[in-house]
Amino acid sequence: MINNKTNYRVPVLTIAGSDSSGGAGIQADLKTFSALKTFGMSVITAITAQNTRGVFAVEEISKEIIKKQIEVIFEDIHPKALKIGMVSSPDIIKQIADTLSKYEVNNLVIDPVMISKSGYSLLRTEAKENLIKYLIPMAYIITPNTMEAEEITGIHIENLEDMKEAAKKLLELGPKYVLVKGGHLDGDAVDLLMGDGVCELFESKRLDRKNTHGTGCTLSSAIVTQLAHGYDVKEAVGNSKNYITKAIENSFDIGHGIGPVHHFYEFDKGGN
Ligand SMILES: Nc1ncnc2c1ncn2[C@@H]1O[C@H](COP(=O)(O)OP(=O)(O)O)[C@@H](O)[C@H]1O
Ligand SMILES: Cc1ncc(COP(=O)(O)OP(=O)(O)O)c(N)n1
Repeated sequence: MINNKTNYRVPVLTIAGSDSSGGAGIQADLKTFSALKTFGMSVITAITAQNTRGVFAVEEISKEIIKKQIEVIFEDIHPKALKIGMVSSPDIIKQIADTLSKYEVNNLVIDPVMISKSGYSLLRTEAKENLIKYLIPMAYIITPNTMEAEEITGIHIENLEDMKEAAKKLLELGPKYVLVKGGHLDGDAVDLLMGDGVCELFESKRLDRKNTHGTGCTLSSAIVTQLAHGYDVKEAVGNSKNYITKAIENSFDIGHGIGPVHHFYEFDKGGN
């Protein structure tokens, strides 16, 4: 389905928070990395006590150990692509930016995670400034949903024209590309990719599914894998949109709230 460039040794990294229920955060990222045939690594920034009903507590990891995790990974297994998800505090953000700046960072995908579907704030209010100042300018592509794009740009988003206006403003912050995800608007699920001469829509029918926990994490991780496999940005986003659409189509009930999307593990009898 997604590609045939099978090389399970392609190293990719997620810098994000842990979701104890396994549907979003680090856990969704690693499942996506494996499903899309890459070697996933992780730097954990925060632990959330979370299930399908919501987020109940968050404990941030110390910035010293976050720094150390990044250093030891980059000095041993240089990731071909990486993502940043939940980063929660101004200090953590600054630490990540400073530490990454010591290395050659390729294909950085930033999912500016702010609020979970259940309404819990995963980014402290005072952290937004550092996210904009230090991390977003380092990104190859950022993947905000419409609420996150509104929060960063101040532009109210109700339709595609608003998404375009917000995308232009987001590009002024320094990333090479912006993918504004339209998952929270009415009608079809339309995402807008903009940057470097590209302005393209990625569309799918809106699927009537309850279980959409972790859609944003899954999409951004899929993009990481496709960039790592050598696809250009349009192919990477297109393949990843196909992946998330199938993952939502096959999402399932587990727990009592909003369940997870499904990652397509296939038993591979041979290969490398
Ligand atoms: N009900 C749905 N049907 C089809 N695609 C969806 C649906 N909800 C979200 N998507 C897609 O899932 C991806 C993640 O989007 P979104 O849910 O908006 O992100 P986030 O989890 O960050 O809020 C996007 O490609 C979006 O278009
Ligand atoms: C630890 C952690 N990180 C990110 C999220 C948000 O994930 P997302 O993919 O946007 O999915 P929803 O939570 O909005 O369903 C999270 N919940 N936890």
